[in-house]
Amino acid sequence: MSFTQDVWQRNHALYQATVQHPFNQELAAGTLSREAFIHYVIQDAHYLLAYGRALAVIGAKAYDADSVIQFTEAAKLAIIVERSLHDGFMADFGISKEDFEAAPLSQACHHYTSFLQATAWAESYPVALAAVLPCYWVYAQVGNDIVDQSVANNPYQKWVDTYVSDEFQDAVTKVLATIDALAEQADAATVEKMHAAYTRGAELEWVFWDSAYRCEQWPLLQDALKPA
Ligand SMILES: Cc1ncc(CN)c(N)n1
Repeated sequence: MSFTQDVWQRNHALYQATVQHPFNQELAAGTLSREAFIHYVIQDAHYLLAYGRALAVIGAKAYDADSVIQFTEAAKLAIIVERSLHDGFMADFGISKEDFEAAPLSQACHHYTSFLQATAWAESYPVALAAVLPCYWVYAQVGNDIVDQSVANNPYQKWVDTYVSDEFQDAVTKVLATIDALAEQADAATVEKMHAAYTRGAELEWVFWDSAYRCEQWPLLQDALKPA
């Protein structure tokens, strides 16, 4: 069994919980609250910069010239393509540059981006790639699984279209092939680390959507410090 077949099976329940999360179901139905979507778009714009940086580090660690190109290009595209999606949503949903700049990373976004960057810098190329695989694959699958549910005049249609696009789906297919080839050459301990990195990344995808759905805010430290 290939690494990607195995990792998908091991994380099947987590994927089901992700695609069934009310954020994704309501996004498909067009009923997701504006507030939750705005929270998501702002946090995702923060996320993309860190994700792009992680991909650039993975590109630097890649073993051959084609893979260096694959991941450094991906770093560039993650920022350019998805940022333009966010810029469109920011304009459509009335999010100003100031709103974005004033919004700190949520706890979920901070946790996820710190995990990606720490793994990209500290771990081997195969393990770092496994950590970013959910960023590709979970989005591609969620897009595929909800596209048929998407209602007419869905305010979130552009989001769905981006992740079911041939461009995004092809990039995912290439990453799956790259990681399977790496896993075939890796020793057992590395493959288990790849599994652990994938699962943590996939869990953090769920956490990220859940945090946006709840419009998560940092607890106010000054409140916590107030005498009872
Ligand atoms: C949190 C998150 N994960 C993945 C993707 C898709 N690259 C994204 N835009 N945002």
